[in-house]
Amino acid sequence: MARTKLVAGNWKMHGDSAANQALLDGIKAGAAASKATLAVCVPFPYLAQARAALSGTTIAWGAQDVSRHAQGAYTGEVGAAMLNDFGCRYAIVGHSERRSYHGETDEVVAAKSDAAIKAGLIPIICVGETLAEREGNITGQVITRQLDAVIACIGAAGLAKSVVAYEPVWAIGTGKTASPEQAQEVHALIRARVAAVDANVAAGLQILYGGSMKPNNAKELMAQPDIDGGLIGGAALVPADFLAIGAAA
Ligand SMILES: O=C[C@H](O)COP(=O)(O)O
Repeated sequence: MARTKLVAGNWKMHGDSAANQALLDGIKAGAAASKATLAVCVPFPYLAQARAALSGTTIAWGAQDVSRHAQGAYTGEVGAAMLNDFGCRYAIVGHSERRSYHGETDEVVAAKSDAAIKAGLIPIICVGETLAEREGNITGQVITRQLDAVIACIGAAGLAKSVVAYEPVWAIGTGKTASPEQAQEVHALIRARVAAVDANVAAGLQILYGGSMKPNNAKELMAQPDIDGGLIGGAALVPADFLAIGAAA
């Protein structure tokens, strides 16, 4: 099954109204040259700004997190239906910064994925190992554990409506990128694990790489057979860099 490429920017906790507008305008101006679908995942307060800027374009927008709860007395949480209300197509779930700074377990990540799908959003489900885990030769075990929790919750039917992102924690914001071979090895493992549940879903699943993807390494990474795009942090804040990654897909 032919898979299309997706290049999604994760702005993390950066920006303000003026800077965002310049960024959105810059991305819009060059989006036609992108070979990948482009998306930006912005901080919650700027979803309306993203919607206003990107409606009617080919660029999608989304959030960086979502509550596992549908609605109710959950102060500070933002529900999937609310994201839908703002036109989001995507919600990142289980980013390693959420897992490590906010104690999100594999089960919470799975429940958030489920909540997103139930509201019609596409979760970008992040998995990845720490440096200690890689050096301890348990990368495969960690990725499998993270993925299996999601599979147990949403099943193949849910994965058919999801995107997975492999983000080695040691490569995030460090300038150290997984080599194309290292990344491909884990992407192939993810696809094989999903294939054990449903081969068709696995064949169609978009698996993004994230972790210091930049214009100078994007092409080689995305040329790997199981790498279907990127989840971009730092380079997503510079229109020329983000667009160059989209053009390299
Ligand atoms: O979600 C994006 C990743 O954490 C990658 O961030 P980075 O490109 O700054 O390394």
